[in-house]
Amino acid sequence: MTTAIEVKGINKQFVLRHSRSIKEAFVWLIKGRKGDLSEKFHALKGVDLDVKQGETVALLGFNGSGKSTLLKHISGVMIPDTGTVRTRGRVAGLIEVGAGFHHDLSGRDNVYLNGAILGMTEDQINERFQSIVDFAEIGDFIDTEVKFYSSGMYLRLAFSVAVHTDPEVFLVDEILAVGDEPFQKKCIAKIQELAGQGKTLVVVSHDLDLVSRICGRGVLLDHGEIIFDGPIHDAVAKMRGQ
Ligand SMILES: Nc1ncnc2c1ncn2[C@@H]1O[C@H](COP(=O)(O)OP(=O)(O)OP(=O)(O)O)[C@@H](O)[C@H]1O
Repeated sequence: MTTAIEVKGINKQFVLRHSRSIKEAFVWLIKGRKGDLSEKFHALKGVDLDVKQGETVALLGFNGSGKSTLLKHISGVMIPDTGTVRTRGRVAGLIEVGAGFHHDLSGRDNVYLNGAILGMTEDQINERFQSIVDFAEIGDFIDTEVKFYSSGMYLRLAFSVAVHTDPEVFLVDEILAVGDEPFQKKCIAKIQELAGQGKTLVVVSHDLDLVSRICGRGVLLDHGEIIFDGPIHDAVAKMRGQ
């Protein structure tokens, strides 16, 4: 089977504290600038992950375990300090609601902007425009500037554009949480449809029942390390401490 996502030994550290007192900086200077003045946090520690085409994977773990950071590396919005990430085919990600949207533009203009960013041509967007608006169900608001949208409306339009790009690899972070129940159901049905078409899916969620329904594989992260990788039901049982 073809590999869709290949993550090899990635490490990511974040700077937690930039500022230091003058005294600390002075001591650091007279000691010959030894060590690092800023405090670092190791968010991903040598993570390896291989996802085959058509696999549906849930990234699970407690708050701060590194799930979103890993997903951002797969989508390419973050670059690892060391290690490599490779993806095959068109990747569409719903990582942060409204990311890639320009606040002062209308929904319509943002469909074109976001669609282009995600790799669609103008003709493809023209062709799919009505379907994008219909799926989002935001009606006349399509010509309103998106800064006046509610977070649910942002999600509707962003999700709709992303699924209409016909991605090979679809990445979804917890964002479905801001949609109302009918729209969530519609998104889940769409995600299941994509999975049924053999698309690769990586989902970050705390909703264990939901991921059990849409994913086949569960990857459990703990303090930036993968501690379990296997069938979703085993991963969920582990999360629940069973
Ligand atoms: N840009 C950043 N700068 C500093 N620290 C960050 C940054 N992004 C993430 N972190 C830290 O990295 C750790 C992992 O964050 P991440 O968002 O990946 O966790 P998560 O598993 O998705 O958590 P949650 O379930 O709360 O969404 C957290 O401790 C977070 O504070």
